[in-house]
Amino acid sequence: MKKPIFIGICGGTGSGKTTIVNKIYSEVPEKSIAIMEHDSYYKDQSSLTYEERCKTNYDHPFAFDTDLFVEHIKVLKEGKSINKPIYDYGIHNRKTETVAVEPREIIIVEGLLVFYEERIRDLLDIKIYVDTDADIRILRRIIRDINERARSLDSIINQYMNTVRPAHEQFIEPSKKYADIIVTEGGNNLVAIDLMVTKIRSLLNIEQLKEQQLD
Ligand SMILES: Nc1ncnc2c1ncn2[C@@H]1O[C@H](COP(=O)(O)OP(=O)(O)O)[C@@H](O)[C@H]1O
Ligand SMILES: O=c1ccn([C@@H]2O[C@H](COP(=O)(O)O)[C@@H](O)[C@H]2O)c(=O)[nH]1
Repeated sequence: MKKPIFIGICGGTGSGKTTIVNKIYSEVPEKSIAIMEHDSYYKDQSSLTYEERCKTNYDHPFAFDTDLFVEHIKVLKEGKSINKPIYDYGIHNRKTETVAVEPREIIIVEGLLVFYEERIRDLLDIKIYVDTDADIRILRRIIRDINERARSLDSIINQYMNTVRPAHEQFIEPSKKYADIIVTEGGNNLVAIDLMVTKIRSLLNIEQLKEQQLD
């Protein structure tokens, strides 16, 4: 297999990154694509109590084990598998289990800080920033975090004002300048998703043609 093509998808919380990645994933052959979420690499916090873990700033670069994330991306680039951690937002901690990720022709690298972190950014071939207004993002986050991440409205508002919003302004928004493409609105931007899927399919065909020529 040729070296994979790495596509970075970055954007603020609630911008629609995960939704876009899921839609792309459902439109291309399963065996051609792997997903690497930076969120899966939040640091292991097993030494802290739940109350202590609630106080962590999850929007700061320090919260992530970026060394391991970069190491795993490089392993995939070399055509080998990795064991990706599984993160549980409900308990603010990694699970003990991991999930095997096989090397694929296309690897999507998704997260809040994947353009801010130079070490990650430098590994990306295509960089897409999902740009959604802050009012829309917080509304989406409220609904999602109450329904899917076991949060109360009070905790979402406190976290947003204390850490999420400042980190967005300090780290995420300025990293937009590194994007090759800016996609508005997130998961319902069907034109943008279609363009991304078309590009990925064309990259896959090109890779297959190259391999056939080598055979
Ligand atoms: N364009 C959209 N319109 C309405 N809701 C959306 C849209 N894109 C995403 N969502 C919803 O907003 C929430 C946050 O989206 P998600 O993809 O998890 O964002 P992110 O991964 O960037 O935090 C999810 O519940 C998702 O279903
Ligand atoms: O234990 C955790 C880990 C993360 N968060 C919050 O999640 C978002 C990142 O996820 P998105 O899907 O990009 O929204 C980040 O803003 C953290 O604040 C958390 O609350 N608890």
